[in-house]
Amino acid sequence: MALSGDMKILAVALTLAASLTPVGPLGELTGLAVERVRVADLVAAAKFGTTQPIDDPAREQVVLDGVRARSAELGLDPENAVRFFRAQIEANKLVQRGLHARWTAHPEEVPDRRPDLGTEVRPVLDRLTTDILAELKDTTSVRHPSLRCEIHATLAERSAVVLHRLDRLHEDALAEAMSTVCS
Ligand SMILES: C=C(O[C@@H]1C=C(C(=O)O)C=C[C@H]1O)C(=O)O
Repeated sequence: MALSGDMKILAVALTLAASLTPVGPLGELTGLAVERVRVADLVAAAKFGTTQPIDDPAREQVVLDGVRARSAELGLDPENAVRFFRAQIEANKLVQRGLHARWTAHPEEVPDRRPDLGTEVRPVLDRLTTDILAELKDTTSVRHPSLRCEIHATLAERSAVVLHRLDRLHEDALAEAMSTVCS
């Protein structure tokens, strides 16, 4: 089907928006936090209708132990990095709980396919851990507790919501994920 002129412009705008990074020095980090809260949809789909609980303290410990060890190697403050990742984990669980509630109320919205948590989903989160740690390193000088940092964080977050057209659940999760960024 041929697209009308307006539709073509819309298609180009959407393609551009999808490839854009949230604004400012915290843009890349915020973009990675967005990716992580989006992967939570896959985690939720992997667990929904199974006995696998949303909260998995053993897996969280593995993630946080890895963060602590690699922060030290990178010259990052391990406790600061762990605090940031605890927020990523809370954000992820917020999305999982929200989607499970939604799918329980609206079974017709349950995804058709259940991804495999161990082989398909956690490896994506592990890759994001590496990328987020590198960004934490790159943004160390911006992330001191200051009004400047809070302004950059707000701008990056607001632009991410628009660029990625986040719904309310993912917007709330992103706010949680970024809650400790200036510290
Ligand atoms: C993502 C998962 O669900 C929860 C969130 C985690 C995370 O964000 O890294 C880790 C463990 C779980 O408490 C998972 O089980 O892998």
